[in-house]
Amino acid sequence: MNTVLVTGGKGQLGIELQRAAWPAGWQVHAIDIDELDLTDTAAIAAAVAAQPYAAIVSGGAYTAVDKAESDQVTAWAVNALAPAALAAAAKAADIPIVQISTDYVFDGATPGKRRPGEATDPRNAYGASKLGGELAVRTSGARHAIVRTAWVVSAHGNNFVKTMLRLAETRDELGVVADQHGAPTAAADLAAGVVAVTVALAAGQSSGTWHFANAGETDWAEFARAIFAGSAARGGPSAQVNGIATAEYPTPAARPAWSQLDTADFTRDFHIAPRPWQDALDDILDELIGRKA
Ligand SMILES: NC(=O)C1=CN([C@@H]2O[C@H](COP(=O)(O)OP(=O)(O)OC[C@H]3O[C@@H](n4cnc5c(N)ncnc54)[C@H](OP(=O)(O)O)[C@@H]3O)[C@@H](O)[C@H]2O)C=CC1
Ligand SMILES: Cc1cn([C@H]2C[C@H](O)[C@@H](COP(=O)(O)OP(=O)(O)O[C@H]3O[C@@H](C)C(=O)[C@@H](O)[C@H]3O)O2)c(=O)[nH]c1=O
Ligand SMILES: [Mg+2]
Repeated sequence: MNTVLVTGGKGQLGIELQRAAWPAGWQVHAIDIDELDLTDTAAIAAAVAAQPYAAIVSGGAYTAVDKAESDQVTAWAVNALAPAALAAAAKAADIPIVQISTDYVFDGATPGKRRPGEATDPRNAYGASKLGGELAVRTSGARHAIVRTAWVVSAHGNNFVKTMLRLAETRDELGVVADQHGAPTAAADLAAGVVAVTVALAAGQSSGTWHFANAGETDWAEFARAIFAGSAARGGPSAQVNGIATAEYPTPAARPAWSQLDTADFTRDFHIAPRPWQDALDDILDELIGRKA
């Protein structure tokens, strides 16, 4: 049996990796902070050495983007040092590692889809710490894949879909930024992609960096309107969305204006063409609220 060690097991991706269809002969051992604190690098080495894993998926992360601005040391510990320790342990065990990263490694200052090889220049502490993790994995000597994704949503954990539905329970109108552009990504779709990457790496796929996001593009305000249209059609909560400028929604962390990721290399190498984000959103709303009447 090929067992994959997954960190961030209670997070959005970790949950979907446990529900995902792995090929016969593959299983997931998902762990979270209760079993392994990623700020404890010695414990990471011991955890990887504890049993003969076939691969590691490094999905655990400090994902509170605004909080990271005032807690940079913890963000770097979880997002950079932990991947460094996981990659060193992967190298020692001669197994591949899949590091999950983010659109926030780019400055996103200009429109257009970012390709994996483009220059990075994070605008916030979360993005900087995630880039630190990428660099550590890339230079570790372990066979690796860095998979950058964006705007991850699901029926579980903390994400924009759940935040919007929660706010609509008590508010009739919401101001949502209309000048940050990207594509939402269902954690389930990302998980299917990560399965393909992990199996390919184990079969000899060479190291590299790829982008995975659902197809299409939107902005947060338009995404919120789609969430509420889908929710209302299912008898769930909705609110009116007023598109606002980023300057009208001040946050501790700066965020990129243009976050679209170019997934062409992913499709070429792993033979998965991401579906439109609207279809992925439908599945999430079906799970959260129920099917349309
Ligand atoms: N969510 C998004 O929009 C995006 C995410 N990504 C990346 O994708 C990956 C998966 O993200 P997602 O599933 O959404 O993230 P989540 O925040 O849902 O899950 C991350 C998990 O890591 C855990 N974790 C945090 N700190 C530690 C620690 N010290 N020790 C052990 N575990 C810890 C979290 O626990 P707890 O909840 O208790 O903190 C959580 O269960 C991450 O690498 C993230 O950076 C990339 C782009 C977009
Ligand atoms: C709740 C709310 C948010 N917003 C804005 C803030 C922000 O610019 C945008 C999205 O809010 P979020 O809190 O989901 O944003 P954020 O946590 O920055 O989302 C990011 O998370 C990390 C982990 C990633 O890697 C990124 O890909 C991205 O998904 O919407 C509003 O304009 N109005 C609101 O009422
Ligand atoms: Mg968030």
